[in-house]
Amino acid sequence: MTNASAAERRYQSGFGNEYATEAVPGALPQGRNSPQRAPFDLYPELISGTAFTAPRHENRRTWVYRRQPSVVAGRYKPYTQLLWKTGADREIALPPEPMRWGPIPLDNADVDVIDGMRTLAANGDADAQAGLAAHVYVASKSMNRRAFVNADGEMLFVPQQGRLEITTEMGVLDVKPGEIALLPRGVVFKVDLPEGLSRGYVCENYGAQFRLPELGPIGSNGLANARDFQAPVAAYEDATVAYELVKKFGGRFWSAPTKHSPFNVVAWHGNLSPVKYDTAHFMTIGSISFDHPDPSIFTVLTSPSDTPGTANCDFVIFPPRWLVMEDTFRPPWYHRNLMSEFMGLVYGEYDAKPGGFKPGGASLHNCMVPHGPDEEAFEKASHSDLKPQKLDNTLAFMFESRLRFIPSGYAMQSPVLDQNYADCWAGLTDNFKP
Ligand SMILES: O=C(O)Cc1cc(O)ccc1O
Ligand SMILES: [Fe+2]
Repeated sequence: MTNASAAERRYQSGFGNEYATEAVPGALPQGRNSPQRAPFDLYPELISGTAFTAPRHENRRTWVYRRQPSVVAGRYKPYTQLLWKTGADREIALPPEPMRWGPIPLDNADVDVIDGMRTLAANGDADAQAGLAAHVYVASKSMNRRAFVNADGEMLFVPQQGRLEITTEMGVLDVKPGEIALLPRGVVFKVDLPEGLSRGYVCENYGAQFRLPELGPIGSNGLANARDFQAPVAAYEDATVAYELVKKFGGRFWSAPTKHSPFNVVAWHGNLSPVKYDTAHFMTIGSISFDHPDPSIFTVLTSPSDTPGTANCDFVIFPPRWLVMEDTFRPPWYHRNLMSEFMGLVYGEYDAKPGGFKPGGASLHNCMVPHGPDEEAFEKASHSDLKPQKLDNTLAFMFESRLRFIPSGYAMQSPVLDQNYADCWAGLTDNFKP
């Protein structure tokens, strides 16, 4: 049931709606969630992504109707994944400086996405349900008969190279670079790689679930529109296929054998679902007069903290767009912020660092660490003719957090850590001419 090609794949439209889907007509109970005997003798199972008593507008749960309940599995044994870290590592002495990494090398990729995940930076604490980790995966193998479930957070995939075929309990998502996929905490999935060697970024969010940002004076349309998110339709496999189920739970990894496929959901309804989104559908807003606006106008999804307006994580993109501002230094200004910024580049060039920031690389500008355009960007933007200019063929993004990101040991020791990053600003001389 899951072997449709990417072009044939069907989806349901919307973000956080009450989706309803059945792979076999009549499999969804009507008028109640848990009848004495469900249609076709399926097992009803509830997956709640928020506390039962979360406010209605935040409450997320889904009913799945499956061939066997999830509790039917083998015993878990410890599993080794040494490069996937959880929460802030207090042992790392983090210099209060800008940091940058070249493209994460595509070697040691003879693994699947789970074994190929490596943490670049993390903050907060999964048990405190606060913070996030920024990972990069480098992999060339499909997971095939391995499935994964993360109890520590939801996972936002930002593929940079190679398509992903993500099979989940709720159905299948095909995701290509330029698109993103958001997989809820606790929902079982596997990632197959139809194009082989692949690389991408992942935000593992331990905090409140990502949602669409408020639009304020922008109004009722714009930025990421809810209808452009796509949830899967129900799809189930042959029940007799054995799987290895790998689980991340409190920062540790575990593995259990299962005699049946975890992808055995014949029908489901509810508002907790994996979704994908094509960033080409982002309705980008910018200044049509003067000045460089705050990048919050590029927020696709936000995970709020308990301080209003001060996110646990904002997922922000820098998509292709027009620059038309008059008498304005058009790239980002020089700045230092309360919020900490982890950036990645899916393709093209980023206007503040035209040569220096490479697709598949990363940068980190933590709380109150000064940064801004490099010398090349400053020179160009200070002297260029300010005709309307299209920034095309570019997609950078930012995981922005109220909590400081601590790079992992892997990232601190990586040969692609740029030891000379600060040199890109060294030529910004004193030009004061009173
Ligand atoms: O530092 C960066 O490149 C990200 C960023 C972009 C922008 O347009 C304004 C502020 C900001 O932090
Ligand atoms: Fe910044």
